[in-house]
Amino acid sequence: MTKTVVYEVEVMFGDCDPAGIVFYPNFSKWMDASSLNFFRQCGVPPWRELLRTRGIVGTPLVEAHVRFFRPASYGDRLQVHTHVGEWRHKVFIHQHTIRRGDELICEGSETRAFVIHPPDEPDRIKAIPVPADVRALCTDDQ
Ligand SMILES: CC(C)(COP(=O)(O)OP(=O)(O)OC[C@H]1O[C@@H](n2cnc3c(N)ncnc32)[C@H](O)[C@@H]1OP(=O)(O)O)[C@@H](O)C(=O)NCCC(=O)NCCSC(=O)c1ccc(O)cc1
Repeated sequence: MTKTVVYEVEVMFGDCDPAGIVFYPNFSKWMDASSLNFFRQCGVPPWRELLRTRGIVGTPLVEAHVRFFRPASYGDRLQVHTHVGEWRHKVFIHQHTIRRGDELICEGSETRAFVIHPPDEPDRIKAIPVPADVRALCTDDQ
C-alpha cells in the first residue's frame, strides 16, 4: 500500500477572493506543494539532486481533476492528505483530499510522469518508466 502524507496549510487573506473564500487555483497550488512534500517525506531526494545524479527533471502533470465541496476562508487550517492511488508504467495518480479537520473541503487527482531531458534533444522532456526505487520508498512495507 502507498503511504499517505499530510501537508498542512494556513489560509491567508491573500489566498481569498473579495468574498473572503479561497480562490480556486490555490487548491491546485497546495496539491502541487503536497505532491512534492509527499516524495520528500517518503525519503526521495529533491528534484535538483535527482537531476544532477540521474537526469530526472521532476513530475509534470499530464492530467488533473478537482472537486470542491465546501468553501474555506482566511484563518482556516487545512490538511492536504496525499497518497498514490495508482502506479502505471510511466505515470502515477496522486490523490489529494483537502480537509478542515473532519470536514471535506476539496479533492483532486493529478496524473504525473517522471521525465528526463533526452540526451539527443536536451530542450525537450520525455517520460521514463516510474523508477522502482522511488516507488519502493513510497510504499508501506506491510
Ligand atoms: C509528459 C510528456 C513529456 C510525456 O510525453 P512522452 O515522453 O512522449 O510520453 P508518452 O506520450 O509515451 O506518455 C507517457 C505516459 O504518459 C501517459 N499520458 C500522456 N498523456 C496523458 C494524459 N493526458 N492523461 C493520462 N496519461 C497520459 C501515457 O499514457 C504514458 O503512460 P503509461 O501508460 O504509464 O506508459 C508530454 O506528455 C508532455 O510534455 N506533456 C505536457 C506536460 C506539461 O507541460 N504539464 C503542465 C505543466 S508541468 C508542471 O507544472 C510541473 C509540475 C511539477 C514538476 O516537477 C515539473 C513540472
